This record gives sequence, structure tokens and C-alpha cells, in this order.
Amino acid sequence: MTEITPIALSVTNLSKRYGETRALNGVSLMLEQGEMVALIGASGSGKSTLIRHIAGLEIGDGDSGRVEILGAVSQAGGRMNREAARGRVAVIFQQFNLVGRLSVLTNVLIGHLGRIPRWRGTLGLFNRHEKDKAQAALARVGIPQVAAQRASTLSGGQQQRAAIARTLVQEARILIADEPISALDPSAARRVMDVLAAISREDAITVLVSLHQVEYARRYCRRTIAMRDGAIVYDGPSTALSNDFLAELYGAASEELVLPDAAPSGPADPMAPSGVELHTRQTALATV
Ligand SMILES: Nc1ncnc2c1ncn2[C@@H]1O[C@H](COP(=O)(O)OP(=O)(O)OP(=O)(O)O)[C@@H](O)[C@H]1O
Repeated sequence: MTEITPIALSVTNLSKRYGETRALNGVSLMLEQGEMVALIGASGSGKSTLIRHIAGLEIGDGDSGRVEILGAVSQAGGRMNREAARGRVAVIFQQFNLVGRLSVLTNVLIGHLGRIPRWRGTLGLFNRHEKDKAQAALARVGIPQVAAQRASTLSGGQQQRAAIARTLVQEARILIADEPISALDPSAARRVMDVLAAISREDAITVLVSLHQVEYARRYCRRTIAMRDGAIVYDGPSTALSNDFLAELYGAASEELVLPDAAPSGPADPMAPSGVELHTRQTALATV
């Protein structure tokens, strides 16, 4: 008997225009619970726009377009239902995920907001259980030792991991990471991707991660969705993403993608901690 995996996210025929720009053009996709999927595409292809729509931050055009989060309609026909995404979808951006002047632990505790009475959150009154949970989440992402530090003192990779810890506390079921490793050096990038892969695998959290570095997509995600000019032009196994294939798919725009040095010799192993050195578009940024 075939096992049916529940659908975490469903996007149907979503379109968005900004003036003359078609940022999204009839986008449809489905993600299963616990899947980790890469979203690739040249600059301006629509990745961030799609992510903002899934997160319930923007609404699609006109009477077409539908987004469902764990079976609840988040938007349809140009109307938004913010409750569908609230608490269930978390987004991690490339930067600015944390409040720099607050401790790392407090930043992670913020994940409880929405679950506890507003007055308690406003006053920063978290109980022992909530603090233990936040500390455990920091341990889970490999940085328990930084709990008391100001968030502004963390390295870029530690900041990303703290942001992931906050989504664990939030108990989000869908985690969308918008270029979480673009600004990181290869070893920090691998650690962030390892953490994303672990929570996807162990907690059945659905992870959609936008990347420019195709090698990471192949390494960590069985499935890749590729966008071009606001449309999905490929949705399938990451192992098929050879340089030739991508060059054909993107034409001149393939220069925007950071292609691997060579085609893979075998199937990507999403569980493997990557040993390959990669070309990141931006090399290590100074830590904050
Ligand atoms: N708020 C906005 N107003 C006007 N145009 C926008 C807006 N947001 C996005 N666009 C345009 O929509 C297109 C898609 O942009 P988007 O940021 O989604 O691309 P992207 O694939 O995330 O690019 P990058 O990899 O550079 O982040 C681009 O042409 C962009 O200029």
C-alpha cells in the first residue's frame, strides 16, 4: 500500500505584478510534510516574492492564485487569511533576523510570543519551562554556549542558527529560509544547512531554502525547484542539475547562479555533511 504523505504547502496559479514586472507568473507547487526543497534561480527570478506570498506577507494579484498551509487557505482570489500562516510558517532571512541588543536567549524566547498571553510577552516574563525550551533549542542547533551573549556579537552563521532555534520554539511546521547562507563562508554555510537538514528529518518540518549555490541544493535537498522570470521552469530531482542542464535552462542568466565545478558522480546524499569546498557568491562577511 502506498503511504500518503500529508501536504504541508500548496500554491496554485499564483501571479504577482509590480508595475510592468511580472514577479510571479502562474506559480504552482506542492511540498510534503518533512521535505527539504531547494529554490534556485537567478537574481530577480521571483524567489523572494514567492517566499513573501507563502509567508502571508503579500497577496497575489486578481482573482487567481491560492496558497494553502497545512490544509488551511492562507490566500485565495486576492484575499488573505493571515491566521493560516501564523505560528505555522517561519521565515529566516539572509540577515536581520535577530534583535542585536537583546541576548540570544531572549531572541529565541520571542518564538513563544503568540502562544503566551500578550502582557507576559510584552514584559519579557517567560517561565522556567519556556526558558528551558529555548535553551534546548539553542543546544539543538549547536550553540548553547552563546545564550547569554548579545545577539549582535554572534557570527553570521551563529545568527542563522539562533534564528532557526527560534522557529523550533515557535513550533513552526514550515520553515522558509531566504538565502540563509549567501553571506557565509563555506564551513558556516555547511553548519547552517546541516541544522536545516536535521530539523527537517527529525521533526518532519518542511524546509524550503532559496539558494544561489547549486552545489548546496544538490548536496542537501533531494528536490529542487528552479525559477526563471517569475515562473517555475524545473521541479524535480536535484541530481539532474548538471551544469549543462542549468546553462540550457538559464541561458545567459546562468552566470547569476553559482554552479558546481563538476557534475555529480552519483546521487546526492542529503544526509552527508558536505566535504566539498564551494564557490559562494559572497565570501565570508565580517561577523557582526
Ligand atoms: N516591492 C517590489 N516592487 C517592485 N518590484 C519588485 C518588488 N519586489 C520584487 N520586485 C521585482 O520582482 C522581480 C522578482 O524579484 P525577487 O526579489 O522576488 O527575485 P529573487 O529571485 O528573490 O532575486 P534575488 O536572488 O536577487 O534576491 C524582480 O524584477 C524585482 O525587481
